[in-house]
Amino acid sequence: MIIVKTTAVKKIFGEGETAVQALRGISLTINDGEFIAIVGTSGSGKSTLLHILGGLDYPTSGKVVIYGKNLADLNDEELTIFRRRNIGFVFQKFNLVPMLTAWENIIIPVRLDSRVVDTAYLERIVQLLGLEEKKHEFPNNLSGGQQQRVAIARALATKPAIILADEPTGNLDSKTSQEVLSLLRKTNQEFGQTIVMITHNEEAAQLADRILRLEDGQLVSERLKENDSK
Ligand SMILES: Nc1ncnc2c1ncn2[C@@H]1O[C@H](COP(=O)(O)OP(=O)(O)OP(=O)(O)O)[C@@H](O)[C@H]1O
Repeated sequence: MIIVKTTAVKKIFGEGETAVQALRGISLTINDGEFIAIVGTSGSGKSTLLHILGGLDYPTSGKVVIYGKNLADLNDEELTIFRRRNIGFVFQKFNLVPMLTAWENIIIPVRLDSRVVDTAYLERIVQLLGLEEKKHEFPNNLSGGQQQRVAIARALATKPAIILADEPTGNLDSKTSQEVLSLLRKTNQEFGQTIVMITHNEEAAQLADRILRLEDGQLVSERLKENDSK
């Protein structure tokens, strides 16, 4: 099932002579449960595309449809609710709240949505991400990799259909990066979330089902991972 469809998405920042064409007509589809890596040189438009897919920014023209909903049809409030329900974000900077414990950070989005905390599900995530021993620690007492795992758990907390990750391993050493990536892959396999991840790391991209390459705001190749049977 197609979960995300973009049609001729363009994004221009600024106006006149200083205008930057960050995206020059991106049309793509993403299927339910896919793990997608977005690669490309610095400035090629990766973050802009991810932000537009997540409804954090609007395209200048073109269409983004998620779960059959055209994001342009939603007002700000509807978009905020749509995002909170359907999309989990993971950033390079973990963005944890320092005054809250790991567990409290993880349940923030559930509380914001006034939902009942599904403790069994969250415990499973915590276990899968190897955070049981760290639940009651404050972010400052956690390593970078542990903090990123808490951020991933938080992104998964509302059971969003889609996880958007912008360089999730950008601040981690290579061993920790591998661990975090394989945990992301595991959560994708266990919970079936669709994952769209920006990475500079070709090895990381190889974990994905499909690699999208951006060049100067355009999608230049879309190849399936070698030996992929899907
Ligand atoms: N808010 C903004 N205002 C003006 N220009 C912007 C803005 N955001 C991005 N750009 C420009 O749009 C282009 C694409 O930027 P984007 O951040 O999407 O690239 P990227 O591929 O994610 O790069 P990186 O790998 O360095 O993060 C760049 O030329 C950038 O300078």
